[in-house]
Amino acid sequence: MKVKNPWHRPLIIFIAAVIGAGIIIMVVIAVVQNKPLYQKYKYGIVLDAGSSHTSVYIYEWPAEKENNTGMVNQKHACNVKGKGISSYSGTPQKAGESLKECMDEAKKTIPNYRHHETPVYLGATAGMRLLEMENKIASGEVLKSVEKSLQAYPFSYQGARIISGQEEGAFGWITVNYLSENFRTASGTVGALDLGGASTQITFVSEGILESPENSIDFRLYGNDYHLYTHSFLCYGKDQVLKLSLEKQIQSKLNMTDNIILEDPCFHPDYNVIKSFQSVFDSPCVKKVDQSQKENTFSHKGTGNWNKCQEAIKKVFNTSYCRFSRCSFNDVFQPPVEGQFGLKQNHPEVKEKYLAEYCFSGTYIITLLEEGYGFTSKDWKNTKFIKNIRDSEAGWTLGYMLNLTNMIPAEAPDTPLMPYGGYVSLMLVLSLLIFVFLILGFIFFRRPSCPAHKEII
Ligand SMILES: Nc1ccn([C@@H]2O[C@H](COP(=O)(O)OP(=O)(O)OP(=O)(O)O)[C@@H](O)[C@H]2O)c(=O)n1
Ligand SMILES: [Ca+2]
Repeated sequence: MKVKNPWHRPLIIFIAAVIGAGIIIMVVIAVVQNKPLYQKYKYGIVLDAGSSHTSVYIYEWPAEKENNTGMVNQKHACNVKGKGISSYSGTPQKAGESLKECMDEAKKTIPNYRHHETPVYLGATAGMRLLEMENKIASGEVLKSVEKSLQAYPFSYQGARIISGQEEGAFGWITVNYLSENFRTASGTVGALDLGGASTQITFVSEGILESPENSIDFRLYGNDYHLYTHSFLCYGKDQVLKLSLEKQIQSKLNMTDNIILEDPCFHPDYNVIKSFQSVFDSPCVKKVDQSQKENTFSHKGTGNWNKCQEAIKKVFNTSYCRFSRCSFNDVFQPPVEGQFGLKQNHPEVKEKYLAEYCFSGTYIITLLEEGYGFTSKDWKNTKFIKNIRDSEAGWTLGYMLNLTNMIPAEAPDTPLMPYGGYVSLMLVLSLLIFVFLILGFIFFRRPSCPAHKEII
């Protein structure tokens, strides 16, 4: 006779109910956990007041992940119309006014409720360094003017200052390596090269002994120590080197009585422009010309000859003297270049002025790398010309902000074994399994003897 086990039905229903409830709970948790969250962002603004122009960068990062590497992105960039702020030395109030359009754009781009907590920094580079050398009062006036303009906005103003060449190099290096997420991985770092209008920077990790303390900078980032070599060559940006090179050519022709005609191999053969002496001699980078010559002009004619152009450009690097065991040029210590490099380069829409100077720029870049910094054909393979990394510009501004907001901790934060969602799901599955096994065990060991058995006894 077949006897039904009274335990079976309700128990099976109970176990099925528990498993069913478990599955439902898991699905609900998974859905809630993975629902797209309304991400809250924080913002920061950095103005790069370069020698040739000013750019306003807006950065954003998830509010709750401030100290995670690679979290800050460039949200928006605005190029200020006109020249760099140092060009307003004669009319300083215009320096502040020039920022208005881009700062109004920043106000629109950043949500209102974040305005008051959004820091704004302005860092001025080589153009202002040169103006400060030439006329400290004028550079002070220009800085006051941009300060006044920035303070009129609802953001949290954090200062406008001239940053040092060492800072410019180091923060450029931090930007490139932060965006490439090199600080937390074992992949190593890349060196950073930046060619501006008035200065150029080279920065890389060096294993060797750095013979000049002013070129050495140490960082501890995410638990790793970095020993950097950095140098910024004031006057070796593209615009100033062009002045240097023209000055050298003009000086050799100054004793001529006729109009000076400069035949320049670095410009294309159709190029023929009358230029003022003032446009060349208006900079502390070039030797002063006699006051009586200031009003003079010269014809700048292109002849387009790469070899001759390189010969002329080589003359701006002084390699005849070195106090150290080795130098790049102009008596500046530099260890041999090491590792991979990223060179920040502009390549947006081309203005006519830029186009005319491209032969010169291209030849200068190659000559600077090979003759100046000592790159060889082997190093070329390891050099990339970059403008953006993951939609963020590879300049010094991001590194500057990360440093001032303490967003790169010295020590790597301890990370949990697995993400929170994974941990909760795993615990749930394991709890369910234990529960089911407990029930099964209970059934197995506490099973009452079956009634059919009793009858036989
Ligand atoms: N499309 C472009 C944009 C810029 N330039 C030139 O490239 C040089 C460097 O520009 P940039 O990096 O913007 O220089 P700044 O930041 O203004 O100068 P610095 O960093 O020295 O202060 C300048 O001579 C500029 O005239 C160019 O040839 N083509
Ligand atoms: Ca620059």
